[in-house]
Formats: sequence, C-alpha cells, structure tokens
Amino acid sequence: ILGGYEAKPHLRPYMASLQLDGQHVCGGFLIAEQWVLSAAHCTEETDGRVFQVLLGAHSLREPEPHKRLYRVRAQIPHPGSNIHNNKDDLLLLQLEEKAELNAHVQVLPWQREDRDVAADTVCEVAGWGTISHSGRRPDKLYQVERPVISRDVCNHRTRHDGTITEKMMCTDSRKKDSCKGDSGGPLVCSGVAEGVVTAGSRVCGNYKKPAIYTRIAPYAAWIDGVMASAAG
Ligand SMILES: NCc1cccc(Nc2n[nH]c3ncnc(Nc4cccc(O)c4)c23)c1
Repeated sequence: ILGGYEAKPHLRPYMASLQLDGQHVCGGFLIAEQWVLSAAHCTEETDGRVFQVLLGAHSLREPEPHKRLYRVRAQIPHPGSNIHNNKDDLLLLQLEEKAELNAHVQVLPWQREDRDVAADTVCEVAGWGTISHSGRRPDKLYQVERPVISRDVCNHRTRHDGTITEKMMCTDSRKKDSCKGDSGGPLVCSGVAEGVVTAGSRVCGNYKKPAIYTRIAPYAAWIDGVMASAAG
C-alpha cells in the first residue's frame, strides 16, 4: 500500500496473507469459514506450490494470540484467468479445515448485486504489500482510502485505453494506491467487498494508471458453485 497508514489492529479480521515458506506473497480475504478469495495471478512464479494462509494477523512476524497459519486443501483459479491479461483474475482457496472464527478472524460479506459502484464512492484497500517505490515491505497491515473512478474515465486512451471490462472497476491511483503484494486483497466499500486487487499494469501510485479491481458480483455463480461442489 503506497501513501497509506498502519491499519488499526484486527479491525479487518477478514484479511489473509498468502504465504510461501513463511513469506508474504499476496493478500486475500475470508469469504466463508473454509474459503479465501484472492487473485489468480498470485500463483504465477510459485511453480505449482500451494500457499499457506495466515489469518488473524496484524503483524506478519510478531507472535499474536489469534494468529494462525492454515494449510490449503485446494487452490482453484477461475477457468478464464491467464497470464496474458487481467481477465477473471480470481483464485479460491479451500482451507484444510474451517477457520476458527473469533474477534480477529471473521468472514467479509461480498457484493452479489451486479451493479457498478458509483464514481467518487470512497472505498478502502488494505494489505501487507510494498509501502514505498523502493519496494519496502511492511511487517504490519496497512490501508488506504481511494475514490472509485468511472469505467469511461479509466478506459480513456491516456489511462487503460479500453481494456477495463464490465467485470472490472477502477480507483484513483494518484500517490495513494495498492502495490506489489496487495494483489488478491479486497476493495471494501461501505463494509462490503466489491472488488479484488489485480496487478494490471503493475504500476503503483501513478494517476495515469488507475488501480484495477476484479468486480466480485459478476462471479457470484462461480464462487457459489465451487464452494458447493467442494463442500464436505
Ligand atoms: N496499483 C496497482 C497494483 C496492484 C497490485 C500490484 C501492483 N504491482 C505489482 N504487482 N506485481 C509486481 N511485481 C513487481 N513490481 C510491481 N510494482 C511495483 C513495485 C515497486 C515499485 C513500483 O512503483 C511498482 C508489481 C500494482
């Protein structure tokens, strides 16, 4: 997160850190007791290894009472996701067991109504991604507020030049922005997850490249289907 600030500990109890060998790779969030939603691009450069999911954390390193690392039973990228574009950039992770819910570990409601969030709506994005252009990685969860910008503005030829589909949304990226390692985290508007951070052009903090999020509502049937089929 660039231009943000340290989050109040455990006020975002849905936040997940997707890790490999104890290293934070991507964000994610709890959408059901045994399911985390993240971004399919997070599995690139992992050469098929399975993540572990850290829940209940504020600090990545320090011991905290409700922090717990979960094994993943299955990683299911959206069938339409690929390495060449940002389309369908979603990843469902089934935990080996149901997460133990408490004040520090909670499910985040996600938007099922497929309607655009109005431009200028201020939403929040949080993560353990880089907090400087030099790539400094925080130990603690950071967050930043960002206004939604319209698809038309985001698709302007000087911005993302028509690549933003109706299954994506954008926020202003001037100075304050998501960045490397924040992919997979939720864009939260009025307490509801509306989008999932996707790296897009990978640029951070440049107003000419607004941040791109995969909208969740268009994928409700896929999410429900995967959770139902793997249940039990
Ligand atoms: N704001 C959009 C967004 C969301 C999520 C991730 C990303 N960026 C990145 N995703 N993956 C990456 N691998 C290497 N470098 C990257 N960006 C980077 C890193 C240091 C300085 C800087 O100015 C930009 C990214 C960008």
